[in-house]
Amino acid sequence: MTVNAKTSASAGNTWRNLPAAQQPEYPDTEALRAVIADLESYPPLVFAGECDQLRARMAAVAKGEAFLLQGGDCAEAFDGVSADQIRNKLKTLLQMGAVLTYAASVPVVKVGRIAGQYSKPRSKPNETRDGVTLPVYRGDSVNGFDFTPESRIPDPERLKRMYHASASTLNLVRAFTTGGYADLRQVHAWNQDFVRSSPSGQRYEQLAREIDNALHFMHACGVDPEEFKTVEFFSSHEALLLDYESALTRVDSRTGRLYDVSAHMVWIGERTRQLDHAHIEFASRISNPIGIKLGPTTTAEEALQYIERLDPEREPGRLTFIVRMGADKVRDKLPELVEKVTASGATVAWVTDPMHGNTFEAASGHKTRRFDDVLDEVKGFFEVHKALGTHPGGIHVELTGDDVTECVGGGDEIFVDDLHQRYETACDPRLNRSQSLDLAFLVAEMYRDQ
Ligand SMILES: O=C[C@H](O)[C@H](O)COP(=O)(O)O
Ligand SMILES: C=C(OP(=O)(O)O)C(=O)O
Repeated sequence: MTVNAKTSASAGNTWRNLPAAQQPEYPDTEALRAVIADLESYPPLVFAGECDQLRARMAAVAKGEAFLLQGGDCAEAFDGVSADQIRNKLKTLLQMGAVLTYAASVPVVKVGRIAGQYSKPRSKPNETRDGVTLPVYRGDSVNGFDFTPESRIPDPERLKRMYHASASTLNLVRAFTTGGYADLRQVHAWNQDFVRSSPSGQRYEQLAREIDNALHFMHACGVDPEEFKTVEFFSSHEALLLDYESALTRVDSRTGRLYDVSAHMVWIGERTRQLDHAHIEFASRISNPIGIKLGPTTTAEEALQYIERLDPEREPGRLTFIVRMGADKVRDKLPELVEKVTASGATVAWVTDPMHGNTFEAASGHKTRRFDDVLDEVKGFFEVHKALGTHPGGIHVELTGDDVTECVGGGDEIFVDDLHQRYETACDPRLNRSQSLDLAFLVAEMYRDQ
């Protein structure tokens, strides 16, 4: 792919004429312009051809032939760019992928919320602590987490740090996924530090033994073991900061089309999905696979308009609806959307995000989620699709490979009183490794029963 920054600067910038929600207010716009110019000169983080490959995989999801596992941090942090943290996250996703592939017998498309998930939309512009009010933290790409006036000022230089942090992360992810670490024959090794201490680890170990036997059987039948050596893994994040995303939007020399080369897939969040606003306009210009978060207020008419705007050629794999309604609403609200979209003839991928509609504040003040609510939303999502004869295409979850205490419940139960022990998220509560594996086993069962 040849990079033509000049063309991209004009064609990927039509959003600038429209209102854009959740954008930082930079005090120094000259500095912002200089940063954008630098970013425009940087090399792509992913190739257009890889985005097309993911679109083909997502087409299989949309057609009911594969399942999407999309997961990772709520908010990546610059100081989280370490080999251990990246490996732990990847390991968790690989384990979940193995569980889903084997136990549900379905090809799993693996996409990380990783290598770019540095920006957060927020409910309120400010935060007050002990009578002091400051601008809210909007992710490491915008301002600092520390509660001081200096730290909370949006700094455009952080966009360059976001690029470099994404590049380092993606480099390591590519090394892990193609260099032997993700080899399916390592299925036990991913669990080594975990197996004795957790019920889900023990359950996983049993499944890993079965996978081992299956691999030996296939080997004996003549299947080349090298085929299991690498794993396909894609990156994704919310396309929130349009200055950053459009600076990384380039013309693909093969096709002349624009791609946002900051990630293979990007999604538009619940707070920025207004049809006549900048984010949808931006997404309509790029050719990556696109996700749209659909909250409980989404109407069927809106869903149809997203299809019209973002997938006018009705290309399976282009558009994924990531439904995040809440466990108490999904059974009421989702059927009409699925019915009308299906009746329109469009083939979109339907994916459940069982996290964002189920957040509450514990008495301790921690933002948390109950594992049972997460599970119930997934169940509701599967029930709706079963009743309508459509395909529950995947899950989108906030998780970490670390042993945090941010969501309550799970097989290795975290109680509300435990939340303070390892509450490390910079924004929303994530499933820890044990809860993530629990979820994968339960989703695999639901998929099999479907
Ligand atoms: O991750 C999603 C949003 O950024 C988050 O839910 C908003 O959180 P807030 O309500 O604390 O701003
Ligand atoms: C902000 C997010 O979700 P939503 O837009 O669905 O609230 C997110 O996934 O990080």
